Amino acid sequence: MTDNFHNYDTSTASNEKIGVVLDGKLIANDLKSRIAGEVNEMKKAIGKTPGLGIVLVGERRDSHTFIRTKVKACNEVGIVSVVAELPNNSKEGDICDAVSRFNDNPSVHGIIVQLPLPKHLDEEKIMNVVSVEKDVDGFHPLNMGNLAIAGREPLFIPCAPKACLELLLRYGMDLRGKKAAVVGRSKIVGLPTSLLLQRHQATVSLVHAFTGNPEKVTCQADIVVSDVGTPNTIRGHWLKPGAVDPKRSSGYRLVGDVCYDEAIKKVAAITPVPGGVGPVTIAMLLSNTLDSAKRCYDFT
Ligand SMILES: Nc1nc(=O)c2c([nH]1)NC[C@@H]1CN(c3ccc(C(=O)N[C@@H](CCC(=O)O)C(=O)O)cc3)C=[N+]21
Repeated sequence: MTDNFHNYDTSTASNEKIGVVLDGKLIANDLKSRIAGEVNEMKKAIGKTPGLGIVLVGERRDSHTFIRTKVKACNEVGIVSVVAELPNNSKEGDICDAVSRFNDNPSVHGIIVQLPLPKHLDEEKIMNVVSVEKDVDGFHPLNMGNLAIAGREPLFIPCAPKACLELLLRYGMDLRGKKAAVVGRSKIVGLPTSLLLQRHQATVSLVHAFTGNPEKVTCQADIVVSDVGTPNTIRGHWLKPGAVDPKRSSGYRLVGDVCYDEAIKKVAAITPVPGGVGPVTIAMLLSNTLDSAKRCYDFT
């Protein structure tokens, strides 16, 4: 594989360097047109349409916005989406019942439970109810466990980590032996990203709230993935000159974790917020849903 970053010239004065901006929007559009084509072929060949079931609990504005974006993306590629909306004060049993109905519904091939859930609910218990075969978020402990273990294949890999990997690979990054620092260990991004990168032969450090001097780890890394959720945490001096930084948004604000203005002068490549990892993450959800439907009907 070619490595576009090899041409990066570290001899120039650091404040004159401008990194490549990894265009997530472009890659997402490319993925979506491929998915739309495959969805169409499936319809023509076997008369089946991939379906996504979404469980949305409560009134959080950000969750409602994300779900609207996901539903819209489904429509764009011809995937059917069904949203089960439950009130904030729902009992654990109510959520589990909604998930079970999707489990039992043969026209639903993928299920996501939008996170975070209201505090009184046990997230892990609910994740456990999602059928492993329909777990397009990849958060089920079996899928997560298989991601961690070499030689095992998870049925689904979480969407944001897949998006980070896709961005790195599309831009010609060879991960073998590269040093990667993942900042944050959430179930949605940090933890599975660290697992996925080590599967691709990177040397991974997982930095978190109890890590002393995290910048000492990140400034040695060739790749930094940030999942901290606090804007501008990753400052310029946290980064090694010429590193790649597929950072992701804070999730709830449209501001990157990485201090963009400082970082772009230093890194070989960076993802913007918005328009970086976010749109590719959504495309990966569609891709996982299509894969699930293909597996369900043994359609290749
Ligand atoms: N079960 C579950 N699965 C998730 O995948 C999940 C979740 N819960 N809870 C919340 C986080 C957050 N997340 C994002 C996905 C896309 C963008 C995204 O596309 N952002 C756009 C901007 C969006 C806008 O303009 O509103 C961008 O970065 O360009 C952001 C955030 C998925 N999450």
